[in-house]
Amino acid sequence: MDYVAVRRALHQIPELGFEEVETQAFLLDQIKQLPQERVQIKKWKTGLLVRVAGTHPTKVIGFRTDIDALPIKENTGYSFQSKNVGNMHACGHDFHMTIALGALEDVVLHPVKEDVLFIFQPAEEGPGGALPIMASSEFQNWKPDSIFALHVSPEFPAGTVATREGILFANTSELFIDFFGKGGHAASPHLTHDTIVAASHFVVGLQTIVARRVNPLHSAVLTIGKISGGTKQNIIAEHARVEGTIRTLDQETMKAIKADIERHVQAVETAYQCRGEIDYGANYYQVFNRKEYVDPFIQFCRQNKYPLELCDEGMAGEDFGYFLRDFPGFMFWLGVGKTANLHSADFKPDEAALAQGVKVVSTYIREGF
Ligand SMILES: CC(=O)N[C@@H](CCC[C@H](N)C(=O)O)C(=O)O
Repeated sequence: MDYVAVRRALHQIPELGFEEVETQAFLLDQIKQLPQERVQIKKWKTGLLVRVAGTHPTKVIGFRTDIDALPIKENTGYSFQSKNVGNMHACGHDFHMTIALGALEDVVLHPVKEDVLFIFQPAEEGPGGALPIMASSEFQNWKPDSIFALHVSPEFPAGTVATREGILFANTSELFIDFFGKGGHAASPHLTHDTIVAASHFVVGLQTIVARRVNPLHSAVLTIGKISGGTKQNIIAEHARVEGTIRTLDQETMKAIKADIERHVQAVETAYQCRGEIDYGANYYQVFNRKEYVDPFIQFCRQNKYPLELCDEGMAGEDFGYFLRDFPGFMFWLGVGKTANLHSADFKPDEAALAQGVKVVSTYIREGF
């Protein structure tokens, strides 16, 4: 398989969560080109479950990749940039899928002892595909005994594995707040209850939660990524919407922040005579690498002299945390060299990491479990 060509083809067809129709068709086409004797495929919504029979199986090893993209207008200047203008693989899921396909090809062409389940999971960026795919009968009938996954990172040199024992990705909660007030003429604010002003004060007030309410020793992030409201510059808006995300390294801090947000909404309702509605959207469970499962992988990387860094925890989220809550396994970062950050329009990961990713994943499937 030409990993670079596959990655570039996937890069051109980014699709949002649960809309990965072209992506699913592309993945199926790639998988169907392999010898099929050992391969079984099940579709689940826009995702896929692919089981490869082992030679003398005693268990099932799982490898999960996410397949969705982000609503970002690409600015990479690539000759192979997104054909779905407005969507982009800016979180590296084109890399993740290519590495999964490469490892799948490896275990099909060079059979391994155990059965291997490749999970091509939709909607990691939201609303979250992990929980529903785990609950599906397709997955339940093929449940793995252990599972692992990777995520690309521009923080590490291309091909470097970075991981740690303990928490790797944060607990996350989406945050959507709608303010409803009374619209009217821009010249008569006293006859209205302006939701733009209410939302603005709310966003500024929120900044005190992490700064003043959270124990400085308990990390947290509260980011507002989008504000919308109003219809025209000379009409006072009867509706404004604030959208963001909460990140913490423990569940207690998440609960405390939500309680504080609710107090801020109540305060704004009182002060600005608006009504606020909170929706916490998708919540992701932390990615936690238990020592007994990640340590053997760290040792394996050392023995094989794969570039390895023991990294810090981070505030990104990953719904793979749900798999690790319920199954033995671990997750790691795969360096893609210095480039713009994940979720940036000019994210350009180093394709040299693809072959190394395939090598690490397929060799660990073969020798590590
Ligand atoms: C690796 C990464 O960037 N993951 C996403 C996960 C999205 C979580 C959810 N939709 C939210 O925004 O809270 C991230 O933003 O960390």
